[in-house]
Amino acid sequence: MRVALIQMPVVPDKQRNIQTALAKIREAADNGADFAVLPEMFCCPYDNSCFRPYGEPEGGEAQAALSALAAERKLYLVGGTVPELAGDQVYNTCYVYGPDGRQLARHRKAHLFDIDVPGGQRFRESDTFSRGNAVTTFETAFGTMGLCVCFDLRFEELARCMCLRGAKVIFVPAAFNMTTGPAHWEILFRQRAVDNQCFTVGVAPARDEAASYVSYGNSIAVDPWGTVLCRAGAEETTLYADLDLDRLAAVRTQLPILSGRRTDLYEIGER
Ligand SMILES: O=C(O)CCC(=O)C(=O)O
Repeated sequence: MRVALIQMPVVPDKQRNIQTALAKIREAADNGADFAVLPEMFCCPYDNSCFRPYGEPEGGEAQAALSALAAERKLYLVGGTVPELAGDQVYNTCYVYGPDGRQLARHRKAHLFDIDVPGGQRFRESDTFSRGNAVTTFETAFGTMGLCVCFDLRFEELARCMCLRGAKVIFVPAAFNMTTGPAHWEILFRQRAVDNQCFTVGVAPARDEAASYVSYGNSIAVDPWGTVLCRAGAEETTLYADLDLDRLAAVRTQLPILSGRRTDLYEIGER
């Protein structure tokens, strides 16, 4: 299963971003990708002042363009995220399309990114966004896949829920920053992969030092053993990861973690 990780630049012009994404997805299809993955907020600057004006309702122009291209090039498309306008609410939403262009999944970011690191990154997504309320998995010809958005990956229970539903790969459109990226990005992708003995794939925008929020970049794919299969730097690039899905069963047999859980001893939930 070949996955294209499209680490694209995001500029203030929404149309230009959509055209960039389409061109890079076409190139990925030409290079044999079964899945193409875009970054979080691929057509909108990551800034609270932009989310509503760049937003669109379900089926909006960015989504229509992605769905049509998935059908034209017959690949799975994990369409980064867009600000989704739904009544008065705005969500940070990822749509996934199948090779016939049909929408296979919609994940509204469930954990909002509200952080304040003194001397480092501050951001309050909850100033604009509402939270999604679902664990998201979807079915493909390659099996069940999992989906979450950026900060969601920090919550191990969410990844565990996806994998207990059978997710082989967790796709994560994301945009870490220059405070938490160097500290936690790779660890989190490796940690979730090792915990759940699954693949993890994270795709971020290319770094723009002039942006109000500076993306760490470093798009990454990790296998169920925790090995980094590929990792970008800050630059605009498309990486290709060839995922050998048989590795899941092999690693799970060699190291019986999921099957060895003592669910009789622990219970997840508030006391
Ligand atoms: O978890 C982090 O450190 C970064 C998260 C983030 O940038 C986001 O959720 O958009």
